[in-house]
Amino acid sequence: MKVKVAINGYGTIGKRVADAVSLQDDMEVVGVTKTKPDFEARMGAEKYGLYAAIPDRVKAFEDAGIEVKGTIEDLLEKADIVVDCSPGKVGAENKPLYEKAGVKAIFQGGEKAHVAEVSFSSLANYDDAVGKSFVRVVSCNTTGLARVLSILRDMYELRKVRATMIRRVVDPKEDKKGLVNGIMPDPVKLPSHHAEDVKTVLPDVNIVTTAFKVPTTLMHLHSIAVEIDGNVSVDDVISRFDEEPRIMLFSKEEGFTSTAKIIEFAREYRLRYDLFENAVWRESINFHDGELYITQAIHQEAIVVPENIDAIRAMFELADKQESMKKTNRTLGIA
Ligand SMILES: NC(=O)C1=CN([C@@H]2O[C@H](COP(=O)(O)OP(=O)(O)OC[C@H]3O[C@@H](n4cnc5c(N)ncnc54)[C@H](O)[C@@H]3O)[C@@H](O)[C@H]2O)C=CC1
Ligand SMILES: O=C(OP(=O)(O)O)[C@H](O)COP(=O)(O)O
Repeated sequence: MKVKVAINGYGTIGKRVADAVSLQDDMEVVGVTKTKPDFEARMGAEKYGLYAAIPDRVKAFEDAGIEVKGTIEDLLEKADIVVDCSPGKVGAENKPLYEKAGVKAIFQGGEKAHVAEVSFSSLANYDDAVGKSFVRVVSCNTTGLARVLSILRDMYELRKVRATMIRRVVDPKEDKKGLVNGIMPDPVKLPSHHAEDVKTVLPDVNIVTTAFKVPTTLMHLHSIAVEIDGNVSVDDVISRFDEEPRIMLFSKEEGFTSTAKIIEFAREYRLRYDLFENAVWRESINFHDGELYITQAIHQEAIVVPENIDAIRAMFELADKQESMKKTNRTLGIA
């Protein structure tokens, strides 16, 4: 029996999670929702079957000639789990609907941690989500940090982590908001929320983060410094990153001089140029005066997709961490 998955909010994350679910043999998409009868709604209706996220909007879809199969309540009746991909903070408002329907739910990183029983990142804390009903997959920047720190935590005693995030201002589809010319401290009052978020999945890591928005839509960039006791072998770190499918190493020598070049590579590599992996610059990994330095880029639209699939498997106890990650990697082409 396949786990029946509903996607509430067929936007940037929702459409990618729906496609990833449909590639698995142990789960299936039973429908997706939209609030407005736009082109994404039409595509969702054709691909997966569309339901109105807001019940009194059914007529608006019908008037636009988009087939709508019912409301979110109808969809939840068919589902074992809902992946809430609505805009930040809206997931918490949707939660009572899920509780009433008696379905499990996954929330995204735009929600506060307390919306769920546990926050989740596959490498950091897969086992914490096993059998749970409400799980939050942490945000894109947090997922990027949690992956590298999980690997380093298994190798060394981490004393202190300091990370600066240069954040893409909006996703490529946005035309109503953005930053045309400037660099925006976000937040102005430091530190940023990402460190507290990392601690929801890696509670023992001493970390402080800062963040700034810049006028690009391509990727986020992280400059990470990790204070480590004792000797660190840069070669060991590189080979461990090389072994981990969710990390991809890029080299300046090969022409990867910026996020623009990484995206140019990804355009050839995957549908929607989705880079599910952390893009770590090989040459950036170096150890100096007790600190390990790493620079990485994160494709914000894609990175949390494999984690959503693993979270479903953990919540239904379909597989252990290794088995789930392996299966997710294989089906999404994460080599
Ligand atoms: N875009 C990104 O870079 C990332 C976003 N996230 C998180 O994922 C979540 C979704 O973000 P995006 O996909 O970027 O947003 P989005 O704006 O692209 O998509 C949100 C979708 O939710 C729908 N929606 C609006 N109100 C709704 C409601 N009341 N109930 C159900 N659906 C509703 C909208 O029609 C839209 O299709 C947020 O929590 C965000 O913080 C996490 C990682 C990366
Ligand atoms: O999860 C994300 O960022 P975050 O890790 O900085 O919270 C996504 O890039 C969403 O960011 P946005 O809130 O600027 O759209």
